Amino acid sequence: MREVAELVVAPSEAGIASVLGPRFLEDLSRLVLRAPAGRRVDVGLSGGFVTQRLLPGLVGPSAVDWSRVRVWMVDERYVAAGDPLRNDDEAWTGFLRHCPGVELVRMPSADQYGADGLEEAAAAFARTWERLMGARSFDTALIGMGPDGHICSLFPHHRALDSPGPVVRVPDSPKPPPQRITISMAVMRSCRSLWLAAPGAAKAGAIAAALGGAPVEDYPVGAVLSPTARVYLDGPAARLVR
Ligand SMILES: O=C(O)[C@H](O)[C@@H](O)[C@H](O)[C@H](O)COP(=O)(O)O
Repeated sequence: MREVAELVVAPSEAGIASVLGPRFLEDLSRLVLRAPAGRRVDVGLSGGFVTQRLLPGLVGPSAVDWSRVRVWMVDERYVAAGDPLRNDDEAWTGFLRHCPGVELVRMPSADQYGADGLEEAAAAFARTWERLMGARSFDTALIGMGPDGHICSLFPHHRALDSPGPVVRVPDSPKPPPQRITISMAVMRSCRSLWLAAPGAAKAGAIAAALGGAPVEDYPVGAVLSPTARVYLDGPAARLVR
């Protein structure tokens, strides 16, 4: 078994959002209060359920001083800026634009480096990461998980899983679109705290296997299931967890 800080089974997908959402914001406001003066708190966000259905429900007043928060996407689809497939636009439009003073660090886009420019784009983003983060990881991350157990764009049995650097290019993602840039597992393993939201029956097998200790190569999410992780499932997703 992998030990996590918290395993919550909400009655429904909406229940995950309404329980996890306020707890995440409360924790974030505490992190901001404790952060050294002059430093923003670094938050990693994924696409999918988190940006599409969880964050939009949190729009409104909160205790978080967003002017002291810097947000990164943990992975990005390598398409043009403004393409409806971009994770960053979804996060911005659905939530972040309502957070006064927040900073969003966007990953490069295909209109900047060209459709064949993924390698160069990832290298440029690695320099941005080096400048702003150095050897640090996220203070906190709020991410989803795919039905195959992938997190970020770190897919089962993909060579990107073992990348030692903080930023990895993925030219052949099994989930479309194929070209992506992702934060590495090395960084995700060292997040100071991590919130995982995984609703739906399609995720039951992967989360049960990963919690049960299955190899990270088979279910990448297992790499972040540690005592710093909080896991939120709904009934269908939790049905195989023992
Ligand atoms: O760019 C992406 O495709 C997403 O960032 C991806 O990594 C997502 O977070 C997971 O696939 C979970 O997605 P769901 O929460 O929608 O299942």
